[in-house]
Amino acid sequence: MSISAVLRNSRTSALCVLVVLRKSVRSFYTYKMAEKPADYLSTNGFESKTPFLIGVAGGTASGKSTVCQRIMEKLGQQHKEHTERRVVCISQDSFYRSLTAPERLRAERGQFNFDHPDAFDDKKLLATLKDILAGKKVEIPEYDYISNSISNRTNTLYPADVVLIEGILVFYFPEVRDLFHMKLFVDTDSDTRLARRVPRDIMERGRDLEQVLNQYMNFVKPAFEEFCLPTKKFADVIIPRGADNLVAIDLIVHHIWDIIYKKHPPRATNGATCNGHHDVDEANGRRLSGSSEDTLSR
Ligand SMILES: Nc1ncnc2c1ncn2[C@@H]1O[C@H](COP(=O)(O)OP(=O)(O)O)[C@@H](O)[C@H]1O
Ligand SMILES: O=c1ccn([C@@H]2O[C@H](COP(=O)(O)O)[C@@H](O)[C@H]2O)c(=O)[nH]1
Repeated sequence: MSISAVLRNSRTSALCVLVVLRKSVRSFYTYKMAEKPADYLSTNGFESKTPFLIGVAGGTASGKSTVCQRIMEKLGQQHKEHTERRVVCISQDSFYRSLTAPERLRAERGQFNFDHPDAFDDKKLLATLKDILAGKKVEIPEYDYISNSISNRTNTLYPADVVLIEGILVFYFPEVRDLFHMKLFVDTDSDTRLARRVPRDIMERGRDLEQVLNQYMNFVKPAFEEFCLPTKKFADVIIPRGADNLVAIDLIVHHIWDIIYKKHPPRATNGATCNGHHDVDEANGRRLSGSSEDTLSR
């Protein structure tokens, strides 16, 4: 049975995702950390100043951004000041490369392939992710889908415990892929994705129906099959139905929260027991208010 089929059953899925999560962290200990000197490691298996980097891939309009938003909401991060956030999210779209003049003309006519790996500046993406992993503050450009180019505006990404990066091809480039401590693939069927992409591109990205359908048939669909779908095999966790899959999202949230908890162990004062989770989990209430062992060993 495929992992997707298993995930459809919510009871089994709880166990299944937990097993995969545990395996993913275990393999992270073994493969990534084996190469590093012992004093580089913290007790929980990754260097304490290094953020836990999570890649979120999937086809266009599969719900990658929505899944990331749900994770941020459940961790109570959405309304925090940017400087205060422990979990942050960026998009691979911020790393589209600048187009040449002839390419710009083709893009205006809907004849440029934004779904091909060559459309991205993978070197810049790699360098930025390395800076993030080194605990540096970085500037992330905003992408403008109307002008098909990086805008002048940037958002400052402050060092955080967990960094999510979502995009159609985040698992495509091997050097980028190898940086992720955890890889999620949002698996939503293509009819649903097209049905979501059409209104989104018309309402938010300044397109008309004909442009959206032509681009989809000429570039988006073939490139998904050739470049994005084959990267599903690299995922540690596959999330069928995207943001509708509350069980998978909850399990991922628990895992992330566990990572934060281990990086910032609770400080018990006056002999009192402290579960240490309140500041991270304003939004998720009781479910995340137990200790990490309580939530993950169940
Ligand atoms: N589970 C869902 N149910 C209904 N609409 C959704 C769902 N997930 C995403 N959408 C909508 O579909 C569109 C694409 O979702 P988004 O998360 O931006 O996808 P992606 O980041 O993969 O391109 C958005 O308009 C979003 O609001
Ligand atoms: O100028 C552009 C840049 C990108 N696109 C399309 O965007 C999607 C990727 O974004 P998702 O949020 O994952 O859908 C990709 O399929 C490109 O076709 C664009 O149309 N124009």
